[in-house]
Amino acid sequence: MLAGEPVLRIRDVCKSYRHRPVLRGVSLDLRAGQLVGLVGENGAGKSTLLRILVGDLAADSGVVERVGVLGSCPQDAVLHQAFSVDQHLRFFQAAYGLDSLDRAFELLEQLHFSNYRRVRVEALSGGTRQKLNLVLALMHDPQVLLLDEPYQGFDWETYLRFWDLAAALRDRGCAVLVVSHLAYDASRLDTLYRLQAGVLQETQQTGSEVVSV
Ligand SMILES: Nc1ncnc2c1ncn2[C@@H]1O[C@H](COP(=O)(O)OP(=O)(O)OP(=O)(O)O)[C@@H](O)[C@H]1O
Repeated sequence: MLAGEPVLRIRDVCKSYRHRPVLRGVSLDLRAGQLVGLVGENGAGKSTLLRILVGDLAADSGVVERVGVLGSCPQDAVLHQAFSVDQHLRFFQAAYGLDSLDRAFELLEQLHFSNYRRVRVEALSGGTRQKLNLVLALMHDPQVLLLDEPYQGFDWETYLRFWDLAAALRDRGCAVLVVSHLAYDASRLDTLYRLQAGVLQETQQTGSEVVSV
């Protein structure tokens, strides 16, 4: 995938729940090698938009075009309590059809939780579960990555490692969309959008500000 090539194109996406409009014409281009943030208040429609982008929910109207392999990290971890970290990796290896788990192990190292490989999910802390959730979304080297509140539960060091990882993914040519209702360290992003009243607006960035919603 060439840097700058559009990998996700969203045009005029609308969605209502029981006649109550949540998305009123959302348009966005996401390009290879771009790290984009999307903020919005609780209930603004961020998860609704992500579910439409992943293909989990149908839009009422509009167009979503995607090129390349998708990776998605949903807000609620899709983990089984009784399975260990290693068992999750092997399950997803089979689901993704991967020859090896080399990339997954590299990601475990980057997020500093290789020593939890044999631990069952039920014994992991919330932040460590979120790390596993993230590795499962990344281990097949997606070209488009959609992350819903990816750093919830992370301590400060892990939060910083997350952004290092996001920057490294961008440098590999991945298009990364990070969605949150929390403040962003906007200077880490190429572009920051705000979802408000059902439409996306680009937020002006001024250096290293932290943007809150
Ligand atoms: N299945 C559903 N049926 C009816 N209303 C829904 C449904 N799912 C979401 N909503 C409503 O749509 C609006 C947008 O919800 P959504 O979860 O997309 O917001 P969000 O921006 O992700 O919020 P949060 O930051 O709290 O996660 C909310 O008012 C929510 O109550």
